[in-house]
Amino acid sequence: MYTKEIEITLLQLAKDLLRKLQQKESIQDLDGTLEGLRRVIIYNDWRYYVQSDPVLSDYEYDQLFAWLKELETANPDKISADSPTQRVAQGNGKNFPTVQHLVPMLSLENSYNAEDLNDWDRKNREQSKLEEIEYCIEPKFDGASISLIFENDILSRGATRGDGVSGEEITRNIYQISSVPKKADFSKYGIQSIEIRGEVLINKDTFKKQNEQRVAENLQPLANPRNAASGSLRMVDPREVAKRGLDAFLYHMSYHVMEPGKTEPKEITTHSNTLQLFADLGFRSPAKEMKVVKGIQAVIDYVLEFEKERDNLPYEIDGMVIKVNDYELQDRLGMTTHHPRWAMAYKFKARQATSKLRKVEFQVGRTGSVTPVAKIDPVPIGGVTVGSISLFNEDVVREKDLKIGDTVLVERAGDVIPYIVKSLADMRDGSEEDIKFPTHCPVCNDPLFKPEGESVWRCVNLNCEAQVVERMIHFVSKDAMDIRSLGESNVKKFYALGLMKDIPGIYKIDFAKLEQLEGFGKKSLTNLQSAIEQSKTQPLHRLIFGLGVRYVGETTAKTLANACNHLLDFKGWTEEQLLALEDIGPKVAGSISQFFQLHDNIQMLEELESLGLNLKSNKADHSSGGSLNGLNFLFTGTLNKLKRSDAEEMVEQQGGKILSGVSSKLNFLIVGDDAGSKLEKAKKINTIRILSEDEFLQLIASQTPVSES
Ligand SMILES: NC(=O)c1ccc[n+]([C@@H]2O[C@H](COP(=O)([O-])OP(=O)(O)OC[C@H]3O[C@@H](n4cnc5c(N)ncnc54)[C@H](O)[C@@H]3O)[C@@H](O)[C@H]2O)c1
Ligand SMILES: [Zn+2]
Repeated sequence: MYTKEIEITLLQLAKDLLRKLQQKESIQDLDGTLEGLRRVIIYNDWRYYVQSDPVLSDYEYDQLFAWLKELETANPDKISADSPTQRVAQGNGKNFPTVQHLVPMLSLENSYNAEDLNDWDRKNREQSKLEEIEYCIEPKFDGASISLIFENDILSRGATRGDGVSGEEITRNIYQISSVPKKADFSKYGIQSIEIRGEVLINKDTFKKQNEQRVAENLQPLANPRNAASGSLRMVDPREVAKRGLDAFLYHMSYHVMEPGKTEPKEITTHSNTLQLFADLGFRSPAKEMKVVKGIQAVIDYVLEFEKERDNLPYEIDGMVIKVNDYELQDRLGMTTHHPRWAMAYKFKARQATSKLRKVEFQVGRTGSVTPVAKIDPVPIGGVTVGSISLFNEDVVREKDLKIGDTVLVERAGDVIPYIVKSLADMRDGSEEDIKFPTHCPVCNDPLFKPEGESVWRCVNLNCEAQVVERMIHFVSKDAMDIRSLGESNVKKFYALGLMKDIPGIYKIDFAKLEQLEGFGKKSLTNLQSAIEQSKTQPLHRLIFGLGVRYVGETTAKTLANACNHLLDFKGWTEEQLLALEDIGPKVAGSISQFFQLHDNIQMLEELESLGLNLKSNKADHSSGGSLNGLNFLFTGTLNKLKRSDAEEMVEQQGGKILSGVSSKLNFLIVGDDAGSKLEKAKKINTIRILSEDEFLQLIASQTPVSES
């Protein structure tokens, strides 16, 4: 579609336009500017919607789009029908057949503050001649939109938004989303066929896990769950799609046909009723999150209140959508070719900022990887101050063309670690300097190596102080052995003083010597001692994770802990045996097998055991009684007594597994308050046992073996 040369020209053009906008340059050539803006926006739409790999930040894109709109409003005679302001962006790729939407799938108009919302409400009231309007407010899910057609209760077609008029037919990929029912009882309401719309997304924790894996390999993480979701949805191989853990919220009915002789039920007279209907039929819809209010002030209050909850939600949202609740009124208000007039997006504050790159430091990690870390002038983004940002590896620095002294665009989306989107090269004044990569380890001065095909430089000296210290810090960290009183600074301090020289050293600290140190009271020493003592009984998977074997994250650590009776069993395992375990590929298997072949590592493990640490699998501990081995669990709704993560850990400690959705593989569904579609779905599968929180606690407490019922 675009050649490399054209792409480069268009990027250059985008940057020129942004510079002109920033410097408020007066426009010499209006036609040229309009034409440039349109070409740039159309190109970036393609990068964003078709490639799922934007090159501009949303913030920059939005600035260009707003500029085009402003120029067109001032010069209405210059509006062309193919302008991006007049239609939905082209979003069809080549991998799927194109299908027509029954009703156009539009974009939304954006608002950013109370004033915008008041304006919109005023227009609505003027047009409808009503004094007060009923609105339904719901989250604006940050994913990729889909359209689903159900005929005679059966999901017959799934499609992407595409260019709004036609989209890509991705039915087989939709089948991979476990929260989308393939059959739903619309006929119970007299509905023969229906088109419904929603958003496919990736939950934050799934996204985080996928990114952790990337970071563990020193790859730059994916920018946000949205790009991940839209990319995953449009993969050619449905089996790959199934692995991405996609989820979907359905939030709109666009079209329906009643069965002959049937009249419309009240469920489809207002938007909020429809959302409830979706939930009742087993879809995930924002029925719980939505709020129906009268008048715009209540809308403003709710969006501001909801924004505070943004980070507590399991999925990403980038704002709220406000819809006129009554369908008849929606019809009267109508739509433009770009968006419906009866809906409005309220966008939350951008989580981006610009800052200056002051210097780059090189940190040596526990596996010897040398990571460049950017030090920027601290800026507040989304409630935290960001001053230090990992640049992952040399390739990232090269690709982003970073220089010391550059102005950089920084993003921090939700829980995602902050990252540098790009340098604003146009703002250079010639004083910027290249970033120089060290040839020797900044800590032990050994020469650095970079294996063929990798982008990470490494110090391969196993006794490199930086690595030894980082391994200990990782070992005591929260998700590993969780020795809280022995944080990063104490590890560094004790190591420097020669009180602790390696991981077994943690369990051999001479407390008499510690007592003579300044700054350690009796109480804090007792606490430290008992925290160290307690860590000895941590479950095996935490110890395995704590060892910091390359590529072994928390999930793999659990797999390994469940696969052995004793950690040293792995001494005798071949790579083939490891490969047979779930989710362990050749790279991971190679790394594990290498770890257990090193004499020093075996000696360390033996020493840890003799110091009293638990190297036995909890699976083995529970083999007689109370074991949940082979049983699958899922939690839904809000638990009152337990934190969800603690409850899940209780299951896993007894050998049970947590599934991500309801299927016939599920044995127990534990139901908290406000349980939704999962419960409905589980009720239809009679092999699933449904338990309350109390019943679950009894099950965990009971010592008798549980069998599959
Ligand atoms: N960085 C780039 O190069 C680039 C390029 C193109 C677009 N963008 C970004 O995308 C935005 C425009 O994208 P868009 O046209 O998809 O609009 P949008 O994302 O601003 O809003 C419209 C979309 O919101 C979604 N949505 C989520 N929850 C919804 C709900 N409850 N009800 C109704 N709709 C809901 C729907 O998918 C709908 O299509 C721009 O503002 C920009 O930030 C960025
Ligand atoms: Zn070193």
